[in-house]
Amino acid sequence: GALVSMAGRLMRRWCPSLLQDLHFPVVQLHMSRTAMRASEKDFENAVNQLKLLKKDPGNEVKLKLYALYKQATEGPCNTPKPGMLDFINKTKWDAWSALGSLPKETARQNYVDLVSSLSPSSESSSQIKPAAADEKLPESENVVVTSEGGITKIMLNRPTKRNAITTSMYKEIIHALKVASTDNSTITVITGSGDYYSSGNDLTNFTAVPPGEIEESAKNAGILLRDFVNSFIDFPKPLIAVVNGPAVGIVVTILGLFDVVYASDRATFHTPFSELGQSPEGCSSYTFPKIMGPTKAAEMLLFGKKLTAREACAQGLVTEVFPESTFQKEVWTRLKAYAKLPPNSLRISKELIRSTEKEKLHAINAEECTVLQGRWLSEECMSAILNFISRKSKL
Ligand SMILES: CCCCCC/C=C/C(=O)SCCNC(=O)CCNC(=O)[C@H](O)C(C)(C)COP(=O)(O)OP(=O)(O)OC[C@H]1O[C@@H](n2cnc3c(N)ncnc32)[C@H](O)[C@@H]1OP(=O)(O)O
Repeated sequence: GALVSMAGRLMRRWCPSLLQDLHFPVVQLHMSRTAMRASEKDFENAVNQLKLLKKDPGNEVKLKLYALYKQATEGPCNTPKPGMLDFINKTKWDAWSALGSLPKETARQNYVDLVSSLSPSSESSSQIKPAAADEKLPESENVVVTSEGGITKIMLNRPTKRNAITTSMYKEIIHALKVASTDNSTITVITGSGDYYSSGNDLTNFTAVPPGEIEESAKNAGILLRDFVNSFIDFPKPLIAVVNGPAVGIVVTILGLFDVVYASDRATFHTPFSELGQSPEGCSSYTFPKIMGPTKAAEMLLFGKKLTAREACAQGLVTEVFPESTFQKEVWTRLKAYAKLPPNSLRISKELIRSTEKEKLHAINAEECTVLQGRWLSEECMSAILNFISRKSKL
């Protein structure tokens, strides 16, 4: 078995032309109409979009697309395994079969995501599009990006609103990460300005929606959130959070996708989803139980238990806690040293550590966003947000 799989890998590496039948039109011919449901239009668009790609995405990606397509249209692989000498069909079968029982809808979503990541500038079915690295975004004061000494720093800079993240800030962060992934920096750091790291999602994101557009707006917010979290899942260089103060909601949940988290002893970590009538995001429904065990994760994600920096460190969410008085000096001295390490080695090591989880994280992210989309339309969520806006309650 190992020998055959090694042979398959070698074939993929050295004989790419043998995999030519993984090309797009074949995929499209097999499209089953009955399999199309909720996001069938997106999926169909993605299949068509693929045909317009100018650049061959390579066999690895085509194999992934093939597997996702089969899973999305036919469900889990239950066809007989091709013989060991039928390398091409066996490679395809292996890729499909590796998706296990991934739900059809998630496979469809992942397929759409993958296609859209291949052609950022082409037509997409989503209303809110992720910003491409070469797309010029307006200068922003709320997300300040600087790059120096091998470190790209993305600073949330809206201190009067406790660095709450607006819709345009999500897009700016996606854009900043995209640029940072290919700039000449070695590591990337996210931090906050002022006393707060961030108070999470700006709750007014949900309030300026014209009547009759609530569902559409929830759908768009779900797409934006998915793109936002995906940009953390896929970030290829070491990603470090410098948590300078209290952190709430989405900025806490995505910490499980960072490589290192340094916190001031003034920082706290709070995910008040139940109080807000919402549900976990940022892949925390998977990463938190994995990092801290299911019962500690439940206290945070279900009951909104706020952790001190030291508690978060004891539970593995935070790498190290520093006294507030020396926090900035100690952390940046350390980061400057890390940024001198060989960048390719860091990138390759990160890939080794993270790659086995990526597919799973994308699936979890898609699922969490779908669930949240439903929560945003719930009465529980709407009244919690109205309470915050009208200052009847403060968390
Ligand atoms: C595309 C959509 C994706 C959605 C992703 C899902 C994400 C989920 C989450 O992130 S859930 C978490 C949401 N965040 C909160 O619930 C925090 C709400 N804020 C607070 O509880 C408090 O403001 C505080 C504890 C963070 C700070 O308290 P305090 O120090 O007393 O300051 P103020 O409350 O007076 O706040 C100062 C100023 O900032 C405004 N503000 C603070 N946080 C938010 C926020 N999250 N959204 C909007 N605005 C916020 C607050 O209204 C004050 O404004 P004002 O001075 O009154 O104009």
